[in-house]
Amino acid sequence: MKPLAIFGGTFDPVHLGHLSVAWEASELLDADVHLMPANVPPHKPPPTASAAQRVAMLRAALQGQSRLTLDTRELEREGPSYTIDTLIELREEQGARPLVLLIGADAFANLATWHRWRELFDVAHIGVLSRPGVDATWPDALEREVAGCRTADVSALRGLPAGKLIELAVTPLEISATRIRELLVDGREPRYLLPAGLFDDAGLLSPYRVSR
Ligand SMILES: Nc1ncnc2c1ncn2[C@@H]1O[C@H](COP(=O)(O)OP(=O)(O)OP(=O)(O)O)[C@@H](O)[C@H]1O
Ligand SMILES: O=C(O)c1ccc[n+]([C@@H]2O[C@H](COP(=O)([O-])O)[C@@H](O)[C@H]2O)c1
Repeated sequence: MKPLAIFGGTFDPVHLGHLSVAWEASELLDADVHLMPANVPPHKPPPTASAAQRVAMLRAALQGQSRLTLDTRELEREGPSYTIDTLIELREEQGARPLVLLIGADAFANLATWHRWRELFDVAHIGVLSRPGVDATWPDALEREVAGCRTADVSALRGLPAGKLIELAVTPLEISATRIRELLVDGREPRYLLPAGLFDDAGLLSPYRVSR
């Protein structure tokens, strides 16, 4: 069965790194990919842009293609956007369909700090996306815990609803939302780090600019 992959993030703002790795994961897994903005990111300071502003940027970014879809379900929940709650809800909706949680290598290295993290494997597979500047080795304790789930075989994910861990080698793009926010505060226009649609409406990037 064609897997459904979920790519959660703060998306403050969504950038070409996010879109490129999500697109390649969709190709590698032959999966539909849903981009899912967190309402309240559990491990980050509050985002600069509001949830509504981040969603408006995602909508503009995703125009003109149908492989990547926006899923705003986490915005309907108050409190920290714990991934386990979202995946349990998705599992109820999707029956036995394979679910793959996509996580960048930097975020994955901290998986053992996530809320009820061991239970994530009961409801989904995890796909770890390579990211430049991030060590390919994981903390020992995490490595030991996930050793039994690892596979290099994409087809292993298609035959099971959950429980496997796969590393996805995607084209390295050293782009981060932090860097983009810094450039925008400096009055710069990071045109080729962001999707073109974000420049079509002058208001979309205004949360990051400072008036001088
Ligand atoms: N360039 C990239 N390559 C691979 N994965 C990425 C890249 N940018 C972000 N990700 C992954 O996308 C998910 C959402 O990331 P997030 O929205 O926090 O963006 P970010 O660029 O890491 O933000 P910030 O710089 O504010 O921390 C995370 O799993 C993160 O690891
Ligand atoms: O569930 C958790 O405890 C948890 C802890 C940290 C991050 N997450 C999720 O991981 C995704 C990426 O987070 P971030 O902070 O790198 O944007 C996003 O969907 C977050 O909700 C989830």
